[in-house]
Amino acid sequence: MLFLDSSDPKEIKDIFAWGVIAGVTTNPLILAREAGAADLEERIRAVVAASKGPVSVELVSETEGAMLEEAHRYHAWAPSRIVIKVPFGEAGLRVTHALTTQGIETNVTCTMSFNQAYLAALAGGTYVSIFSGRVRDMGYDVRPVIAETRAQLDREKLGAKIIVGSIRHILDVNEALAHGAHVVTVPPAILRKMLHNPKTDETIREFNAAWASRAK
Ligand SMILES: O=C[C@H](O)COP(=O)(O)O
Repeated sequence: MLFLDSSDPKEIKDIFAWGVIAGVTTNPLILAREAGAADLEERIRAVVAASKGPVSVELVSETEGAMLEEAHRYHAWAPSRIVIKVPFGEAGLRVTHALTTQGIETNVTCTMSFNQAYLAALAGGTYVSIFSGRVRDMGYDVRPVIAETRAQLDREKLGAKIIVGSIRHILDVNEALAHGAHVVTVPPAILRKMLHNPKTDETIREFNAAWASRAK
């Protein structure tokens, strides 16, 4: 399954019309780049209106109380759609556990290892985000991280779904899915690259040219 890693309502609306995307993920870096000084609530409401399915909005507070207050504020903007993206850590696990008990969906984010992803799933995370590109930036292979996490979720029948993010190349998508990701969240530019294959373009041109020049 694919989500779109974007906070650009126009891009989101355009790509959702392809019928291939099941949700949206944002993070503070994406929002700072794409929305800048725009009002966060207005922007997230526009993202919700432009899409279908879960929309992840990430917490920027760093203490448990402030994180919970921030989470409730975001959740109220669209209770049936907004998933609270919780940065991994001790406070993050407490917040995830508390929100889960309150029936609020979470996406525990910034996990780079099996151990972290497993703890996030045990805490009750609805989703656990593993960062493909950033794990590779450290010189590690992300494929066993995804595969071992998926195997453990299945063995213990934990409800968490793995989202693989930090996608930098088309091949990251193939590998994440092949190693057990439930969802890959793809930036619009990479998704557009997935459309193209020169042999496809050549074949369509050949077919259309044959049809146009057929004997009449
Ligand atoms: O929030 C999740 C993003 O997919 C992270 O992507 P990035 O490593 O390219 O910033």
